[in-house]
Amino acid sequence: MFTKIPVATSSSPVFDEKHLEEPFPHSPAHVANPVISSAEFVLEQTNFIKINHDAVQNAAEYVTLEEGIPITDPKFYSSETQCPDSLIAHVFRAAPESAEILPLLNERLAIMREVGAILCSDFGGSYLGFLEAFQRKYENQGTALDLVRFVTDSFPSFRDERLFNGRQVFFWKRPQILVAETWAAFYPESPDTPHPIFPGPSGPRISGLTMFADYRVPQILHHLCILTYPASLIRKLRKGRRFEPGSREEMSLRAASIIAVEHVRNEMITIASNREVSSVLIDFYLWDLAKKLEVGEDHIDGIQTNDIVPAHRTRSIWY
Ligand SMILES: Nc1nc2c(c(CN[C@H]3C=C[C@H](O)[C@@H]3O)cn2[C@@H]2O[C@H](COP(=O)(O)O)[C@@H](O)[C@H]2O)c(=O)[nH]1
Repeated sequence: MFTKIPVATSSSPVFDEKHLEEPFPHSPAHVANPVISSAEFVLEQTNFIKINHDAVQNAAEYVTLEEGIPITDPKFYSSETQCPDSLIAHVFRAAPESAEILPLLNERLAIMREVGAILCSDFGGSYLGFLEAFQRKYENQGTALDLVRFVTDSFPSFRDERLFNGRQVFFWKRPQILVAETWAAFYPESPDTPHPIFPGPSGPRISGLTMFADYRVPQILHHLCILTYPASLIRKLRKGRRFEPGSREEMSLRAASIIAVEHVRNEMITIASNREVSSVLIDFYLWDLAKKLEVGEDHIDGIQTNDIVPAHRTRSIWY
């Protein structure tokens, strides 16, 4: 609740000696500042602009979350006493305009606890500590793919892999996008400067990664006629049918996206006379393009396209 800031008057308890000895919720410096009482007086006298106390409370909560709750600190979010489930649920509560609460909250809680605990026990409590451990392990010679393996070896919740028709298959969407975003975030300004995370002689070798198989890139690959969907799939997508993680449709959509982007990459290498082309950059490009098409900021000219069908709907922790 919004609490009125106490105004210093001769009858105010603020300057009472006995109150001065007690902890007081408001800073006496504010109370002593005549600007506050002047502003209150002017506000009351003018009776013109109003203060919305509900919005004050919302803004205060927002600032508290932004500044007061260290929700990105593994030491904090791994601790159920310092950071109970209810606090995490509060941080990730639905926005007022949202019709839906955050899905998979329990799964997300379990992942935050596990990742946080591993970062704290094995890597000094931070992602930086994890990157330093990677550099020590590989004596600064590690590549992007080595870092992806280090992620999946260290964190069970990143093991986006399953048995399919008797064979272990790997998609590694989150481990690969984590490494690709790290690579992009620390990309050196000058081509002569080694990449700080992958400073070895072979560099990051980012082209060793695939695209990140989730839902938006298959949608645009189909729009670009690179993927052909059976009519039954198009019907299900249009109806908004859910696909279970690991279902035939979902596995096929993810696998087709990975291989299609590899084909585009190989074609680009041929056209660009063997210059290095990475599936990561093709993914980034397609993902941004899909977002722009969605809001009408871009359109595709000069090549054949399919009508855009909705992206597939799969509830999972792997995207
Ligand atoms: N395949 C693929 N999936 C991507 C991205 C990105 C953003 N990448 C940035 C980096 C360089 C580019 O220029 C992009 O600006 C997000 N996502 C996924 O979408 C989901 C929603 O995410 P958001 O809206 O952020 O909350 C989430 O599962 C997230 O992992 C991408 O590039 N490729």
